[in-house]
Amino acid sequence: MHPDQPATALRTERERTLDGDTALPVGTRSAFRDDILTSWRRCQMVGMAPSSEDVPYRPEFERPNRLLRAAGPVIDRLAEQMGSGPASILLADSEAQIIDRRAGIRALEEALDRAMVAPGFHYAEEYTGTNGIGSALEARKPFVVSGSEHYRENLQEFTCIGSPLRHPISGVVEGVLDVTSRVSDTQELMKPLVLAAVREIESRMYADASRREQMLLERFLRAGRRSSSTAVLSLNEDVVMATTAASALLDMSDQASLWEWACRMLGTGDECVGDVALSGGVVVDARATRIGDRDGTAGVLVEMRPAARSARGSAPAGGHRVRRARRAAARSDVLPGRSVAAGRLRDEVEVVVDDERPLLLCGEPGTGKLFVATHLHRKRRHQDPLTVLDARTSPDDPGAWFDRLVSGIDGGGTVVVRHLDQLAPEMAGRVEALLETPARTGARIVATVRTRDGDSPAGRTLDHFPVSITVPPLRYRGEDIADLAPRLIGAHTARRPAPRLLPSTLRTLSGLDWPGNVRELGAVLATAVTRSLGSDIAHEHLPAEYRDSSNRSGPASLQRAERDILLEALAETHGNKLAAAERLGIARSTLYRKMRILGIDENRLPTFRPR
Ligand SMILES: Nc1ncnc2c1ncn2[C@@H]1O[C@H](COP(=O)(O)OP(=O)(O)OP(=O)(O)O)[C@@H](O)[C@H]1O
Repeated sequence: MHPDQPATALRTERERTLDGDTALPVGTRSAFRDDILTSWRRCQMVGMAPSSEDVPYRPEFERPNRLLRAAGPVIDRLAEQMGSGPASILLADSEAQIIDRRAGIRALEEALDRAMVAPGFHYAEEYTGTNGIGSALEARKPFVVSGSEHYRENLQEFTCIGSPLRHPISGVVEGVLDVTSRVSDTQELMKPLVLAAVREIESRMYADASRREQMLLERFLRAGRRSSSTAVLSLNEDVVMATTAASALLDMSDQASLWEWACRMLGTGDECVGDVALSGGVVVDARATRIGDRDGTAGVLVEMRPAARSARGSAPAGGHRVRRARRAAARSDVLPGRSVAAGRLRDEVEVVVDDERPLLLCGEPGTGKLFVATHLHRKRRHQDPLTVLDARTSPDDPGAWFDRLVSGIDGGGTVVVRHLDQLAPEMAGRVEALLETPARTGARIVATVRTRDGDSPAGRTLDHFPVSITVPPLRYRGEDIADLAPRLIGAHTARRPAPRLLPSTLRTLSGLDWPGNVRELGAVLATAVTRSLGSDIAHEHLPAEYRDSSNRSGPASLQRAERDILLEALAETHGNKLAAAERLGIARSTLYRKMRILGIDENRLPTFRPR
């Protein structure tokens, strides 16, 4: 905002902009910064009215220990320095809920209370519009909002300066520090003050993490020395240390389940024992012991032995390896995934295993359509030939392509035609005729397409597929990454022990959008395996743009809501951007800009209805 712009002129421009009139006289720029305009548009896209005053409130809220341990002393000191001055300090958690408010003169405190800027109130942008807390979280950077830059009218008497607090090791945003004053009391030094405090809090987070890691290591070494036959795991949300016996026994999904089991069982106690069923059906007797000191919990030590009543009995020497091999063999026969979507896919595939009719597999690029097709082939016809053709290559030499198709069908077994929707148009009639007569050889034809709706050069060819299954996009099945990752990682570590994902890495990956689906996940894990040099995969081994799920996804993310709205409109209008813009009531140029900002590739538009 231009500080010398008269208040009335700003008000007029604000009203004009919020009414959707973005046209400015040639050569003039908006008086409002791009960051603010972007944030306002996000608010408009979720249908928020500038006059609304509701603020979600949760009186019982969790006080995140790790954040408070690092931020508490810094805020204490700041509050003491600022005393009853004209500014207040606010601390919010990673969901933008205010968990602490300090300092400030009485009049400011009263104004903040009236506007409901107090502990327990929720300042995520989608609830409360452009503000120092929610907008800093959305923008992932320090954010200043003053006066009429606030989207909501009832916040316009304040200037807020918020900055995300990012954990220096995991990269996860753990909260927001904000300093707020009345507009008339805004001081130049507020922003440097916030930034210095943020730096200090983050360096305390670093020291705290190292101290906790040291405690985990000490306990881990001590327990490992006690018994070499017991599988030992020392872990917290960010770090996992495992003995060889534990590595052989556990999948990465088991680590996450053990962590959750230990947290649940320990409650406020220091030790617990119980049976835990691991993902391969093995049951272990586990003992979990809290690791920590009077400053808090650093993690948990889990010691495990196969349970006496384990389905496979106690393990003989080398038994873990046998068990793992058995589990791996059993797994390759099953389409992986624990999500509802994966379960539905498995059921649908099971129903068509013995169906001889042509089958269409639909889904976005990289979802695993060919993977499902080959899985089907292995289940029923693994001794017969498998022929895979790609219709995208049919325009190069249509005659030769068609001959290959015919000879595949003549050879029996399974014939997979990938990307049938990209068949050379002049081939459609011939392929249709082929599909009309059942193959003498009993060959089963499986084709893959993005969608069976809409116009495609394959024309009516798709009508000859009476059965179809949709392979769901990965973003609908984030939980499945725990099951997919070991296989994808295994593909890059043929003879070496495969590294595992740390639970926090798994959590981050599970929250991403994955426009390129399983293929994209495979590429990211391949990079991470190379970077990890054999150790377990942590955030820093991921490509930078995959280290933070909160700006790409999460139900609370406005960006996600916005992205879904755009994708939905584009899918409904079959990628026609003019029609999509009209449907959304925005200018086509805005639609293009949004697509760019939100990373929507116009060549890879989905054909589904996003959630
Ligand atoms: N369930 C799975 N388990 C392990 N790997 C998988 C799974 N699904 C897909 N993949 C891997 O993901 C990559 C993409 O899968 P696939 O080629 O089957 O996708 P697709 O949907 O046919 O893609 P496109 O339509 O873009 O050709 C492949 O490397 C495949 O091995």
